[in-house]
Amino acid sequence: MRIEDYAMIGDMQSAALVGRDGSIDWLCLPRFDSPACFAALLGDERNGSWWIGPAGPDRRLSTRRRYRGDTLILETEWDTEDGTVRVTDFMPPRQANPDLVRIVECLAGTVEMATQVRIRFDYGRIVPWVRRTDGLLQAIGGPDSAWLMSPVPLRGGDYAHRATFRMSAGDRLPFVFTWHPSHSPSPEPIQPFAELEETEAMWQEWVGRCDPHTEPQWRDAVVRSLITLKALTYAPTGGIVAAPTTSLPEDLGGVRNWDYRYCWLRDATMTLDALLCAGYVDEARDWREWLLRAIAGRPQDLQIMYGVAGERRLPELELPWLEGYEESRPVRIGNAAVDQFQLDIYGEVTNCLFVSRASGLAALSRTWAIQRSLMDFLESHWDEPDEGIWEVRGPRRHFVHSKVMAWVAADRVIRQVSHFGQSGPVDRWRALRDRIHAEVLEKGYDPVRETFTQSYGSRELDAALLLIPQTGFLPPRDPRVVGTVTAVERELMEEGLVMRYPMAQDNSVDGLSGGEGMFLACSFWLAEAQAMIGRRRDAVEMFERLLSLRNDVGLLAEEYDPRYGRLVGNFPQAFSHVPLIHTAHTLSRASCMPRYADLLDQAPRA
Ligand SMILES: OC[C@H]1O[C@H](O[C@H]2O[C@H](CO)[C@@H](O)[C@H](O)[C@H]2O)[C@H](O)[C@@H](O)[C@@H]1O
Repeated sequence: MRIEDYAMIGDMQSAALVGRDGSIDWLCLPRFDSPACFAALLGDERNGSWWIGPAGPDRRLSTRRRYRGDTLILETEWDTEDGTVRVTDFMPPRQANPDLVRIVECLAGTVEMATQVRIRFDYGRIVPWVRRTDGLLQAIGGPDSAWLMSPVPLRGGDYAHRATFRMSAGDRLPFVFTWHPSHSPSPEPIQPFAELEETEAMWQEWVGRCDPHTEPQWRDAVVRSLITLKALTYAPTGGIVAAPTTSLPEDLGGVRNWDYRYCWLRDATMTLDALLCAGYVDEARDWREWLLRAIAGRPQDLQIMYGVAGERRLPELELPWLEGYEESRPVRIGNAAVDQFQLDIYGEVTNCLFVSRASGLAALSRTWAIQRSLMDFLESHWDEPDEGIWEVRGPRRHFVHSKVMAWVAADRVIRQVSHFGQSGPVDRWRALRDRIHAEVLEKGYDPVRETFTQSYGSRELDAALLLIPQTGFLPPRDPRVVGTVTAVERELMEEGLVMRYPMAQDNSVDGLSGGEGMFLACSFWLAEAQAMIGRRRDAVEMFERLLSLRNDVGLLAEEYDPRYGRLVGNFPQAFSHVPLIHTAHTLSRASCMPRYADLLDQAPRA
């Protein structure tokens, strides 16, 4: 199944991927980063999956699916020669245990339906002990237990459980899958139909609070992206994961397979910025609390990513029993980038805290204390090479984007002083800000080619440079910004999309073998930069092209590979949906100024 053939359902603690064929091929419980109990996505059905659909594939005529209105409730419908059926999939907001509900409904005619379930704990490795009683399947394996309440009798055989059942128009049958720790008492049964109503009401209420600030033709794309970002937040802590999957390949059949079920400071701050644009301040408050807990301690111990509850150790391991999505090996869990030095996060965190404050979030003395200690650290480390926004696994470099973001860190704490009356060594910070600015212009800009470069002294370009006009480092229409946009268009575009950086033959920059698709955020950044430099028509064209790459339910993966015409990389990916929201927002404003320019003007003064 192609990546775009999946849709996501979730309960803001974990998420499942449901295939267009009615098969749930990915589900980690109880958290986003827990071992999967359905892992067919990265292997085959023997690694765990749960399928429901019309029996007899030869009798199926067509399939369609959609989210029910502005919710995360998925409806898949099949027309068959005998009638029409619908499966409604959702995960109710978490109560005592995680539940996944599938309601099968016959809309017309009489249809023979079938289901097959294989529960495999520990990422598809453990075949559990299974007990069957009336209407109930109980699976146990190590720490995990799962219950499947089935309205039809399931038969066991060949390490799977199956049923076929006939439904007539008007029939509705609910299946409920519930996970719980194997040592704890049996879960209380839930009321699936009541849960459906409550889940729908919850999403409608959440979306009802949003102000998408966008032109009507982009409203649905923006709202779907906002729902997707909300689904990637881990409700108990306020942490935000980059994606609910691991190891969906950036290069089909290749080695660029990473685990994204963690909270990157970069991805999360960008996500919050997008949520704040739509008026969601509560999420920013929760994330700020998460941040304060996660990074508590010495500034030199700051990490670029954490677990959803702020865990620090995320060791990268390979799972050799999984053959990988379309044989893209290795399948990895954990992420070795956790130990990298990435300078840009200092700018992203201080910017996010500034924007949150400017959006009405109350001041907290602890937040300011943390920013001051981050600045103390930055003052003596900003001039060191780092791994940069792309988390390269090659040698550290003086990445220009990283230095610009160090400038952002200094700029935003200075603004916290001037706008909100915070106190700090502002003269020292001003001197630092000026020094970084001068150094970037001297060492990171190529006056002959009229472009900023990937790193000091390099001839390469980097799509992250397209973020410069959003930061305020230079005005959007400065010739050096305009020249960079033109150079990126000239050197980093292929098939109408932007690549992150050129793939060197020797992989000297990222240190990895193989190529990759087009990292979608980069093309959104180009559209936004084009808008800001006054090329609205080009920006709209690029934006519309990107919207056309979403799958049928409005979701984007990390990348798109024009060689195959397919989405690639982890899915759905916050880093792609965030700039979709930002670009729609920028294009919908009368004047395409950087977001922060508006915010600064509107910010309440101390
Ligand atoms: O390119 C190698 C790196 O790829 C991953 O990083 C990418 O995803 C992150 C999460 O969305 C994002 O913050 C980063 O900018 C991207 O480059 C992977 O997580 C890294 O381990 C890997 O080194």
